[in-house]
Amino acid sequence: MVTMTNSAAVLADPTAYAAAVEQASVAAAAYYATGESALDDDAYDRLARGIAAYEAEHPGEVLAASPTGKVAGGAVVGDVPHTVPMLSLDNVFSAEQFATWAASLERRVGRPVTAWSVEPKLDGLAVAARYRDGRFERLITRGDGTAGEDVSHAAGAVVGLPERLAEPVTIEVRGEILMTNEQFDQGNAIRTEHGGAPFANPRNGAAGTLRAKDRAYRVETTFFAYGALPLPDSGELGETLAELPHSEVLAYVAGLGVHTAAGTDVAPVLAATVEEVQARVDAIGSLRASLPFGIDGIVIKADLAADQREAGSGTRAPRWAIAYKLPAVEKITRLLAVEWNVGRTGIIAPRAVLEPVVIDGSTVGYATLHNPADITRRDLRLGDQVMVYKAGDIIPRIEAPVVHLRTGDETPIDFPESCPQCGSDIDTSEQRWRCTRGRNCRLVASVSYAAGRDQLDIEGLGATRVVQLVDAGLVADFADLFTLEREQLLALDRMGETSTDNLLAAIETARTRPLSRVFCALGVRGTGRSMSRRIARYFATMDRIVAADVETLQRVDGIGKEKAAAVVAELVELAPLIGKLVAAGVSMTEPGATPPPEPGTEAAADADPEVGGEAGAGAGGDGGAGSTLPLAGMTVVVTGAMSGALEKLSRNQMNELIERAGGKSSSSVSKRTSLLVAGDKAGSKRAKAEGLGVRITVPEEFAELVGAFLATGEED
Ligand SMILES: NC(=O)c1ccc[n+]([C@@H]2O[C@H](COP(=O)([O-])OP(=O)(O)OC[C@H]3O[C@@H](n4cnc5c(N)ncnc54)[C@H](O)[C@@H]3O)[C@@H](O)[C@H]2O)c1
Ligand SMILES: [Zn+2]
Repeated sequence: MVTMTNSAAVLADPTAYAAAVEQASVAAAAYYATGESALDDDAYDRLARGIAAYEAEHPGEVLAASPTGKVAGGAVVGDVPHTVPMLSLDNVFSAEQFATWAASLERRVGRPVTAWSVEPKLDGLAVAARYRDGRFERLITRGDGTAGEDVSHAAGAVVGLPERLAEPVTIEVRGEILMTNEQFDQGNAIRTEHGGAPFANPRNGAAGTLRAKDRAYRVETTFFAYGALPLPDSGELGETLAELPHSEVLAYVAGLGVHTAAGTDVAPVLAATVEEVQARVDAIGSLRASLPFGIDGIVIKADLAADQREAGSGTRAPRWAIAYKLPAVEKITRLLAVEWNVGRTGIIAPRAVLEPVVIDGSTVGYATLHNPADITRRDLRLGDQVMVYKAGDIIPRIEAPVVHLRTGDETPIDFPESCPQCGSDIDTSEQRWRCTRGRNCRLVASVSYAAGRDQLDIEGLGATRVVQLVDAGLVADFADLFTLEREQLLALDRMGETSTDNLLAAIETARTRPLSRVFCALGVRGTGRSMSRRIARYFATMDRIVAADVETLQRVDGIGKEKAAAVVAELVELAPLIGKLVAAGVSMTEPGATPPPEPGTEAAADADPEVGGEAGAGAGGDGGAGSTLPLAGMTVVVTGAMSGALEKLSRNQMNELIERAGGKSSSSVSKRTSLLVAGDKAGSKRAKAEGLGVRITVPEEFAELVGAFLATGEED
């Protein structure tokens, strides 16, 4: 069932009320003139409802400029009088409200309404097209309802509004002019090509296009007729139109060659009961996201001319029709960043990161951007206020920047120069950019990552070399590195004897890396260097990591339930790769780490640190139980240049050392820091530690403290 919230702005006092009226008038004037309002419709409607609510409670304070009860909020004027007022519509927002409205209409007419016409509420702007003797004569906007503006100059670019009718009749056809999604995209492309600013959404596009004169380019819109009435010299047709049911008027107009919604998925249908109406309302609501044009609700009308006549009209809206509003699907929010993601096939797709905004009940934080050309064509910039569209299950999309809200602080969007995943070149020959590695992109990236400094640290295996191996079909995952043969490498371009032997030696060394690095090389999401070290130290062997369930994994510092579940799931997928690594003789233990007691055993209750003692069997570790480690329970930060025995250690290796010695490494000084290792040129961290009274030590002193753990690292 279609429902929506219809909350209102809360206006506390006359000043707030006056300010709201002012804001609404400015917005409505901009909205109807050029479509350039600062508010999205949801925000405007909240404001308008707030104004109406305040006026209901303080009838004596109503300001003349109030939009309440006026067509177009009273914000527009025109100089071409309408023969019959062009009104707006009253709204309902739920099945109950609709049923109540229908019942009150039937009470007013004094009998059940014979048939309801249920049709799409097209999201454009209302116009009247006058034809004399079958020839187009004049196109007029709704204006304030009594007089509109002549926009005949624009009629030639309105699809569905023929120059000549099928019969030489004199008639006024009323309907909506809108931009289909396709026309909107085309229109914006043409505009930006001509250096113009894109329209924020199709409705603004239609409004702006209809009123524009002397444009150097042509932008099309589409007309949908939803009514017709006679003109003073229509002759007999006048009486016919006055007696025909609304549905037959629409059929007649379509027969004249004027476009109606009849051919669309949301074509007007007749319903006999409120329940049937509601079923069609729900159907149209669920079709909304897939329509090639925008609708903002469903219009329900009493079909018979007699019912309409007897219901009559108010000053702002007829009493025989109602707009059943659908939730707003467009909101204005800010474009914060653009991310470039590489898909399975190597397609590099931009994605917009948005300031989160609630649209139709769900929070939207991202939107698709299709391709780079799409960004250029729409002239999007970082920091832009953008119109975001989200309906049903569709992926949210940015319609356009709201250019008139620019502050000048917006900046261009940077396009990547190489593949953000694997570093290869980008094929930009098509609209959708693609990594030149195609389906191998992910493989190149994952092998490069595994070979990287903080993982297996295989010297001589840079990105270009990885690309070569992948392209030659020699590796399908990084475990294949360990079974590469000398001849295979020699057969590659630019691989001489020396580089081949060096590479093979580097791979041999990699085979003996501690578990923490092998695990890190797997690239499990959310397990970078330090998390991998924590996991490896906790479990001590790969077998135990793989065997751990979600609950056990959570015993590792920093792993919550969600992360544990994700890691467990990913490890299941990685089982074949891990198996290959084991078969290739890659080290699967963490030197110096003591495995946790087997859960559920007697020994576990005793928490004997020696239980399951296969840990420590690794290369020369002598860490012993956690509590006897020199840095047990300490959080250590390293800053400045290391010297003495620590001179050659990278920051990552220092962190590994700290963790082998039982401590926790951190990159920033806080009250919780136990020790700062400050080398030469230590700057702000040292000052901060001094300020907080954190213990400070020099590298040489620290080396003595953790000396026993120095040798267990890697030999580079
Ligand atoms: N963003 C802003 O600053 C701003 C300012 C003013 C108004 N608005 C928006 O404009 C809307 C109010 O505009 P409105 O006064 O045109 O009323 P409306 O759009 O709510 O309803 C009346 C209009 O519906 C249209 N319509 C579409 N399909 C129809 C059909 N099948 N049969 C009959 N009519 C059909 C007609 O143009 C008619 O005039 C609100 O949704 C409001 O959010 C926005
Ligand atoms: Zn790539």
